[in-house]
Amino acid sequence: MSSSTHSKRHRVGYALPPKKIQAFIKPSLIHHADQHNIDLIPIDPSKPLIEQGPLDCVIHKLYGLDWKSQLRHFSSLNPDALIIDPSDSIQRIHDRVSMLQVVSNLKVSERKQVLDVPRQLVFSDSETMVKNSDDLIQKLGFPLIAKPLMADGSETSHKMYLVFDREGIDKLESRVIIMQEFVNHGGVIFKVYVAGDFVKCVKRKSLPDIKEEKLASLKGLLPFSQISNLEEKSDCGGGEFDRVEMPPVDFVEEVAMAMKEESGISLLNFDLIRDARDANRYLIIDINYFPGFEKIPNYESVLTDFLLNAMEKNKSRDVSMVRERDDD
Ligand SMILES: O=P(O)(O)O[C@@H]1[C@@H](OP(=O)(O)O)[C@H](OP(=O)(O)O)[C@H](O)[C@H](OP(=O)(O)O)[C@H]1OP(=O)(O)O
Ligand SMILES: Nc1ncnc2c1ncn2[C@@H]1O[C@H](COP(=O)(O)OP(=O)(O)O)[C@@H](O)[C@H]1O
Ligand SMILES: [Mg+2]
Ligand SMILES: [Mg+2]
Repeated sequence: MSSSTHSKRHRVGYALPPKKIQAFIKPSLIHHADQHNIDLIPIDPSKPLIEQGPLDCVIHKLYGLDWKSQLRHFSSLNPDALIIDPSDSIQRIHDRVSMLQVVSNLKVSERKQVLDVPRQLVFSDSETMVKNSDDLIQKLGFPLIAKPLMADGSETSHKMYLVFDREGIDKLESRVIIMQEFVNHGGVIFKVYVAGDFVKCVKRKSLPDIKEEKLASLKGLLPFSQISNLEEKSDCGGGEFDRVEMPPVDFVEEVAMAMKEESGISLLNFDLIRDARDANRYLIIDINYFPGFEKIPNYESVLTDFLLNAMEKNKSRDVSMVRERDDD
């Protein structure tokens, strides 16, 4: 990185919900960023963004048409400012159908590990789902996971159900319209955090496997929410969780870079599971925009380096665009 990048102060505005500011904009982050010539500046979303500059970069996790048009207006007046990340790209991973299409489009080299997505069906409403339940059961079987379409951070976007039988389908509330096959994966998910070129994979508790013998005794529905954020249980003292092998680093890194490329998003994490029946088969079940990076050790320097690199790249892109125009 050129020394000029470090000598100039960078103004990075952040537009985040209060809860996220509390968790993410910690004094330690403000301090570390400051030491590396970054001023982190709060953006007030109730005031026009164009009046809150000048800004070299905006990081954001706010949604809605008003915020989108604020960003568009700001960008048109400040074409050199970097917006992390583009609203249209975020929108694509907010819908659990287009989210998995991103995964299906990933280009990963031929290798021992195979990347897949769970089979899923989407219905316009619960009435249509019930009407088509024979087809649904025939295609996906039980157990099923019922998810809401939107993964946009709204209150209900994490509220899901395990569905064990036809009665369960009949009882579902109408907001959950995605039906996904439940893939046994040993009760562990791998969360892969990506911030630009930084990749970190961690283990988290997940839903336990549901063996066929057990399924017969399970009836109806079981609601659940944000399983991987629950306190780690003692796992019967056996340390089984700790012994679960991590996926190969080169595989994870390749998938992460492909994900960044395909989604057009530089701040994300995704949930990876390993098929309990095939140790080389991995499935991505979820992609999250700008997740809780503060859970990563040393996140202050990870995010500061990310911002410096992103602004440096953005600056050289501007220079090469000027050169292209000059050449015309
Ligand atoms: O708050 P946290 O640390 O639990 O982070 C949430 C993420 O947890 P993770 O980092 O993956 O463990 C969480 O990931 P999951 O969907 O739980 O896999 C979401 O990204 C959540 O954002 P939103 O509610 O969907 O807008 C994230 O919430 P926000 O931090 O954006 O409020
Ligand atoms: N197809 C699946 N098979 C098995 N478990 C799943 C599947 N989809 C989700 N899960 C479990 O449910 C949890 C929540 O689902 P996820 O799609 O990640 O939603 P959220 O956006 O609320 O994190 C996952 O962390 C995992 O434990
Ligand atoms: Mg998840
Ligand atoms: Mg999610």
